[in-house]
Amino acid sequence: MSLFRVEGLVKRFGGLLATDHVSLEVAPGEIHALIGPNGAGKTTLVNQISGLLQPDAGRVLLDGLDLTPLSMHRRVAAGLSRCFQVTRIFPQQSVRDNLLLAVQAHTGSSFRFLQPRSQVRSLYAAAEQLAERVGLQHSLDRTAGALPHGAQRTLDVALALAAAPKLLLLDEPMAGMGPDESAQMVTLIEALRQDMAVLLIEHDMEAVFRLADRISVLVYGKVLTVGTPDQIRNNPEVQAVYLGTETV
Ligand SMILES: Nc1ncnc2c1ncn2[C@@H]1O[C@H](COP(=O)(O)OP(=O)(O)OP(=O)(O)O)[C@@H](O)[C@H]1O
Repeated sequence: MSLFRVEGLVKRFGGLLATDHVSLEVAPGEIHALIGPNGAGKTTLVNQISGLLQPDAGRVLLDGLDLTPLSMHRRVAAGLSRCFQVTRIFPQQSVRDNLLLAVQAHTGSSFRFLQPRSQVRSLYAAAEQLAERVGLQHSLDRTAGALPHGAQRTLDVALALAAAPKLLLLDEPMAGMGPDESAQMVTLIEALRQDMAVLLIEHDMEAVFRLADRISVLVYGKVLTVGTPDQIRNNPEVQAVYLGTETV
């Protein structure tokens, strides 16, 4: 039984078929990686999944619900959360305030004057729990924009977790990270699978092979093949696609 399904998605840019009848499935608790050479159509596909782009044909389903007609905001409420490569962090605010805003956005409450104290306390507790979950509990009072790059990416993941997603969409979470930061992010993603499925778009093949249960390979907008890390590593077609660009 799949938790998340993309069915026959098509996106054209003029004469270019950027998404060519793509179908894929993610099972509950699965870490599913999407890889492909530059220009394969990963970003275009992810944008249709998150709702930033409307497909020309096909459907996106989460837990039996057709997300295709829904706005990005409604998709998040339905259980699909996406990391935005740091762009949604408020850099001047503290880590705590960033988390509080995210928690508040998803509980529908607000910091109104005369708000019951118990409600404010529970928002703070939820923000602190999120920080602990991603290992930022000692950085709560730091200004978000002053954190090292890896910690900012981690904060971005925490902001996505505030929505309690069923499926977390991670778009190149290791981009720009050093080996230590990447290793920490791998550990964090690995721990998330207890609570959600993950669709991971990542160029760092070492991370992909360590994390993924299954990998879909996208080439020229089409799914070339789907398989376990071992199947993908040993697939001659995949090796040919990557020859001279990246090592699989
Ligand atoms: N808005 C657009 N208008 C026209 N063509 C586009 C648009 N967005 C993407 N494309 C084209 O669609 C194809 C797929 O691009 P996309 O960015 O989705 O690939 P990608 O796999 O994410 O690449 P990368 O790994 O380099 O980010 C490319 O040929 C790109 O030039």
